[in-house]
Amino acid sequence: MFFASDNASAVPPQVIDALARANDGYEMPYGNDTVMTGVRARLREVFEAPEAAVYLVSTGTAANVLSLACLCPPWGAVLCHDTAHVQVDECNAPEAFMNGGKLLTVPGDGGRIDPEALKEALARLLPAAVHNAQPAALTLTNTTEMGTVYSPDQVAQLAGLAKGAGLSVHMDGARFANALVSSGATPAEMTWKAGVDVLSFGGTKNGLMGVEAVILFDPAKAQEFEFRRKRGAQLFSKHRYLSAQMQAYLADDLWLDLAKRANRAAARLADGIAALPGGRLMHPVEANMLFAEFPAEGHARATAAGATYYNLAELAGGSELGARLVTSWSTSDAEVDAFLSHLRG
Ligand SMILES: Cc1ncc(COP(=O)(O)O)c(C=O)c1O
Ligand SMILES: C[C@H](O)[C@H](N)C(=O)O
Repeated sequence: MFFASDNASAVPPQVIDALARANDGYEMPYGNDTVMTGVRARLREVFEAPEAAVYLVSTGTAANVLSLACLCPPWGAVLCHDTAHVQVDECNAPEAFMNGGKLLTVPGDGGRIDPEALKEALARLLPAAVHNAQPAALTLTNTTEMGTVYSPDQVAQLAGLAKGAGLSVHMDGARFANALVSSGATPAEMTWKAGVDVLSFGGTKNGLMGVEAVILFDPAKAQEFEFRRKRGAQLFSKHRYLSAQMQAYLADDLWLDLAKRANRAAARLADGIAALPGGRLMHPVEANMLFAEFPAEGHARATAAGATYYNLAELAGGSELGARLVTSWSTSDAEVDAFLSHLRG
């Protein structure tokens, strides 16, 4: 019963097998491997973006901070949600990689930026005098840190406001696959067709061993990204092992199947908690992450039985009755049902 994070899951066997197959002979280093050529072509096909620049890095934080550094100068500002990972969980790495660029938070329910709040923030910040931080980009997380999902229309509404004010748009897609299968949209509809300029395309939370892609739909910043990736110590010499994982991830839509499994497990868990006496879902469950409250006795029984998850009192100074529960591609029905049985007592 492991619900602390999808970061904790094992790697799907298809990916391990792909690594073993890639582990043969010689391949040019530093992203010049033949496998990467195929990965780039595949991601351009998946996103219907034949000109996009595509790069692999090893963490979601790296994907985010290198992307934001390309979009925001040292005198700039990036607008993000109050709970955004770049704001809360990256130890000021965004500001460091932007060489002084700052994050400005915008509120909204359920982890999603509220359009009216964004309008107010832009009206307050623009036009920026020479004395002010210069708003340069908006970053949206999809799936959000609260487990909700922006629809393409919601992305387009926020991106339209940002673009109208001259800002670029980044999407933290550490859990992009989960958002996509939840929405039923196409990858292009969820990104560049809705105004997203750069996507952190997650693989790690959805099963990979530490591989994320950065997709620059307008390749104008490609060379800058390459320099920033090298300076950020994210250009892998034995790059073929990142490429092989991403290639397997994209083959036969494995990435979508893994996300569907995680989301189905979360829905099962959510239905069970909602039916509990004293059970409450704190946000809509739209992907593979739940924030829920249930009676203290349930917490005690589940924890005693070995369940692993974040109590909100630990995570965000919230209620001890609260929990963050994250499912992954490997979460089984039996695991969910066992957890629910302990909550029921
Ligand atoms: C929404 C979101 N973005 C980015 C990250 C950063 O990923 P990493 O921990 O691989 O740096 C995480 C981590 O889980 C995340 O939840
Ligand atoms: C919170 C932690 O940083 C990680 N992003 C996770 O979602 O588990």
